[in-house]
Amino acid sequence: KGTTREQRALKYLKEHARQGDPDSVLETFDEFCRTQEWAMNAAEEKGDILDEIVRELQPTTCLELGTYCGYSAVRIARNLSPSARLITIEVNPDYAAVAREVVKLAGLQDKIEVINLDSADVIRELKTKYDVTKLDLVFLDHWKYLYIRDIKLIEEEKLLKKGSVVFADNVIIPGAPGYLEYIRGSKNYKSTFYSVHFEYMDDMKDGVEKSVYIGDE
Ligand SMILES: Nc1ncnc2c1ncn2CCCCCNC(=O)c1cc(-c2ccc(F)cc2)cc(O)c1O
Ligand SMILES: [Mg+2]
Repeated sequence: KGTTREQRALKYLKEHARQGDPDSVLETFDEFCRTQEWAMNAAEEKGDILDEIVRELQPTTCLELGTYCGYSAVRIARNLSPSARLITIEVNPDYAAVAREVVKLAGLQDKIEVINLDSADVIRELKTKYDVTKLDLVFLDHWKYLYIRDIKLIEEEKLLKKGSVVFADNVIIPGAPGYLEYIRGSKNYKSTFYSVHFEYMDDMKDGVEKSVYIGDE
């Protein structure tokens, strides 16, 4: 019975990272991806931009779509203020299970809630079931063809306010053409494209898109 890549990554983190130290968990995960096995973490240049956004915005309520192993959830939460929190949604039960362990290893279980459901089902219940009024930061990193469905749902639910930031990974590889066309064509957002290296690959380029909501509340 073989293990999955995600289980091997978790094992490596448990053996090499310092319990309760988010920075150590991220550094160790990066080391694993550079030396053992590649994994689809929003790391390196992508992570640096994410850090910058969180430090500048100081968001209170964050939503991440596509947790995977929890790398970006830890990256976001380590820079959050004491009362701030991150809700991260992962439809894949195996990924969600690993992510919960990674979040615990980082000591961030009080700031991060990992939900193992489909993003659309959770977005519709954020106000009623998850006690959310507005989202200050949204990070899109799940299936690329779903970015446009979910940003439209988030707008429909009136979850954004002036200044809310929507940050999207992989707009070049694998690509999210429909999303880019939508968000760049919308008068409710001011978007900026950043050309970055693909995670852990020095000879591949990807792109991330930062969009600030300027529309009506
Ligand atoms: N409706 C929902 N709600 C929540 N989670 C949900 C969902 N629906 C699905 N998921 C679960 C996420 C599935 C993974 C999404 N990420 C990706 O697919 C992804 C892939 C690459 C990649 C690129 C080139 C390659 F050659 C190989 C891999 C890089 C990345 O940075 C990525 O983020
Ligand atoms: Mg990604």
